[in-house]
Amino acid sequence: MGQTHNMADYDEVYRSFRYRVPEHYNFAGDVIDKWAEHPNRLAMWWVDDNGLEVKKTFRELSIISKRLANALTDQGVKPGDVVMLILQRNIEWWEAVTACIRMGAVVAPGTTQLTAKDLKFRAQKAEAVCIITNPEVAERFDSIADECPSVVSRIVISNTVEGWSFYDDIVARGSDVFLTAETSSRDGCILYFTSGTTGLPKMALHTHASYPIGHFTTGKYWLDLREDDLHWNISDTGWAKAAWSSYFGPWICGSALFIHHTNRFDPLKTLEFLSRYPVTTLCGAPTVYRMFVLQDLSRFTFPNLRHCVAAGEPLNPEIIEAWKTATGCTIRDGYGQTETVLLCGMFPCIEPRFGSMGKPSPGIDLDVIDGEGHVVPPNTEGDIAIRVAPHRPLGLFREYWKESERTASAFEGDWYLTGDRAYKDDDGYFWFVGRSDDVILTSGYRIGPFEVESALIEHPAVAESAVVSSPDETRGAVVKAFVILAPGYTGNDVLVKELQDHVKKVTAPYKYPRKITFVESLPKTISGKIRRVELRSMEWGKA
Ligand SMILES: Nc1ncnc2c1ncn2[C@@H]1O[C@H](COP(=O)(O)OP(=O)(O)OP(=O)(O)O)[C@@H](O)[C@H]1O
Repeated sequence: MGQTHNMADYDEVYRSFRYRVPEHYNFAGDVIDKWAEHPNRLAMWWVDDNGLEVKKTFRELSIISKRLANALTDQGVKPGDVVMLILQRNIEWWEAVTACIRMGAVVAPGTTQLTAKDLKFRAQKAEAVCIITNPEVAERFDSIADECPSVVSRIVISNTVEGWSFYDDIVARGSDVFLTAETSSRDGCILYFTSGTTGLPKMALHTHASYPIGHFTTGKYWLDLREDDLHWNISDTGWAKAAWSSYFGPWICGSALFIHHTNRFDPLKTLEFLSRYPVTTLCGAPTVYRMFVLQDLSRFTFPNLRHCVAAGEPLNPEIIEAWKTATGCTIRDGYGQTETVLLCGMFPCIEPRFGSMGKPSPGIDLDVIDGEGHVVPPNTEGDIAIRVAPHRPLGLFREYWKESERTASAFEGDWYLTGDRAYKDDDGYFWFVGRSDDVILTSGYRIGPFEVESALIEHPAVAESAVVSSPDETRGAVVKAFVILAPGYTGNDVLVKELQDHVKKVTAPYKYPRKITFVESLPKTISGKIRRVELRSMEWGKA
């Protein structure tokens, strides 16, 4: 109540917003070092499962990143070289990203869950020159190192490993005097592999401007951050969401990060930390909130929490409702891709509509179009696209690196195509329907899986579900739901019928799942997204 937001009037900001992009920009020099002018400004508050707590200021981060930039240079890393950064939420991750940016190397983060085969795929594809990782991944990497001759520098944190440089040693030896590279706003800065929800991961390359400046809107308007905030983003450092919400977004605004370093996500422990530490803003995947609301939330209070957001997957209205009842906070959805900054969001000043992704981000001309590139009328489903002519928006990636054909195929006429389907309502709110490939065609109808999944999860027996098409002799295809049951429920024919009736009641009856299978788990990407493609292939006998 009485909260003033960074964006007071959506229409006014959207209309007047313009980015100013300088010829040269370097986030380490232009942002981190500016905050570092204040000796005690907090950059991160880090805790681990063993009770260890570390607080780091921007000044400390600035100094260490200079030492590491010198050390990397000594190791033979040059501006433009790719540095694979495969860590958990270790403090070194933030230090290394800053060091790479400072020296003009291209940092390529990845999750520690990558297998030896994944590591080889990435090192080869990116022609990485250096890898910074932990001892477990170092061992995995050693098993394929011979096949990755481009990697000349190997650096390990936490413990020494034979044949690897030890991070602490090289940082201690590095000088803290380093001239920050004068990087062009068009140069490559950060390289992310996409989640691989639909196929093999793609390498999306961002410049020193597209993410580092483009995430201004993500941090200031959607995360609504200020200098006195303590922001917690519960996401693995290997995915673009970390750059959005654990690096550029918050640090543009001068907020401090809260970081919980842990081997596995435990909803109860996370809720306990959220209650114990003065976290003001929270960002998590919808899956995280889905797990939260299955806990007994009445056990906790969150005295400092003022703003919650989710992104990465569709956010079911049911979850927003349950979280709001428990905490008073409305989860504000945000939509975007590895390839982009926030494209649209339920910005805090907008009246929320549960189940909608909100309105386009300032600086992004986002719309819903038909197959010919024409904007479709409100309440008509189409492709979500970004207008790129006459102006290409800043927050869009430069390219799929080394894949010019693939890059070209993402653009059509004046548009960049996201590959997602949605409709806009009469007031310009976007409503997600599904990924283009996930939309189900049955008896002449088009059905988005998200709406059916959201209807299912409103039933108390359903913890999570995934909806895909399944072959049917008469109809060609029908809707099929894979359902994980909430504790205490047993799957049987009676429940199947009950769930079908429930969906018929809460959504248009033709959308109800004619087939339902109860499962213990759903196939997911390592980042936790449901891989409907796998279920669909299984159904259609292509697995
Ligand atoms: N708020 C949201 N609501 C619905 N879907 C979302 C939302 N945010 C992101 N998404 C989905 O996630 C996609 C972006 O995810 P990401 O860039 O991690 O790669 P991916 O598409 O999952 O993987 P790949 O491109 O490798 O198949 C979007 O295109 C959209 O389908």
